[in-house]
Amino acid sequence: MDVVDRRNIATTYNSADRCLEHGRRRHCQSLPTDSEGGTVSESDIVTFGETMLRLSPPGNERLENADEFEVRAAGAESNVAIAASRLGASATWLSKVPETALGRRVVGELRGHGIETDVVWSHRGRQGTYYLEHAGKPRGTNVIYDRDDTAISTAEAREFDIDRIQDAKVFFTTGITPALSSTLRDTTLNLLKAARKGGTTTAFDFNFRRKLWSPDEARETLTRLFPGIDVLVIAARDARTVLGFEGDPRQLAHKLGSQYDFTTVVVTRGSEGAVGWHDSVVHDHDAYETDTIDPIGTGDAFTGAFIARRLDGDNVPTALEYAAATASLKRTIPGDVALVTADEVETVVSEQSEEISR
Ligand SMILES: O=C(O)C(=O)C[C@H](O)[C@H](O)COP(=O)(O)O
Repeated sequence: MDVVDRRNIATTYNSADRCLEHGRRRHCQSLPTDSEGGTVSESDIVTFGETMLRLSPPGNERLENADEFEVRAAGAESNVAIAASRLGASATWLSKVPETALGRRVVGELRGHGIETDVVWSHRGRQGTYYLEHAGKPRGTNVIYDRDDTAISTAEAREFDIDRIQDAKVFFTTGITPALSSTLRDTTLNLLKAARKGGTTTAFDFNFRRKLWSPDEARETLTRLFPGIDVLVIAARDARTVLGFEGDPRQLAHKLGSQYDFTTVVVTRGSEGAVGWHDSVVHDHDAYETDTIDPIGTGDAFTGAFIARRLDGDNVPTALEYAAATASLKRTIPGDVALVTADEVETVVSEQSEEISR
């Protein structure tokens, strides 16, 4: 049986079931408290999605020949939460995780990165993993997913604390989540709707993953979510290959912004930076130069930083600048997660980075 159990995850709800039944917390008889009896903190940003265990051979060893793996927690939505928190936003990651050593490993690692976790522990379903083989051209870095029959694939909106989402300033998820199961397609839609209903800004990274579904399936599902999204982040290549839009990134941002009801559209263009559409104006920012150690998680670092800076009151061009700086720093760090400091980001923005700092 799946249970909502927050006992060992920082917070516990005295009357969780009743709260869930009745929806908004104002219908609950007691306020949620943490294990020390304090009030549950509201987060600036709440994210929802799967976090996998990432297994990668050290260096450039091939998977088929690997004797050992480096193990790290990795998932778009937790990566975004961590990047946002590194830039000063308070962040919570929501998910459904198997009550196993692997599930506990993921949650423990994320908490170690300073974000709050609010997890439905499940006695059914697996912990997703992915195998990563780093390589340069002409092979390129390769990912093998093992995420069938996971605990999160059965997650329904009613299992989560909707108050947390409605009390946050931003709710964030990605196009990866609805790719994982038909249940998660409904859940993603319902959580976005609930966020909107509570006045929470919704942000979404399109994040098309060809190894999870086809462009046609993705287009059909994700465009259905668009009316519930305020801030869309999308790679230029996904706007072209999945949505069938044409033009340069500025034109793509403008077309997406005017065709749908987004308040902000950010189109990322890899090593060439990103453009942001807001109030019918398009702004662009180049990527910063970087020596790449690990490219995975660059997009998530960018998005987390963009959201954090917007929450802090930056306009779109300034938020793009900090997002690009955070993304460039991420590429120098092994693992999915942008373990950067706000000072390092400032240094990149003011273009004072040095090869050796002493
Ligand atoms: O692929 C998935 O399904 C994941 O959730 C984990 C990925 O490692 C991150 O999403 C990284 O994505 P980028 O920031 O675009 O490099």
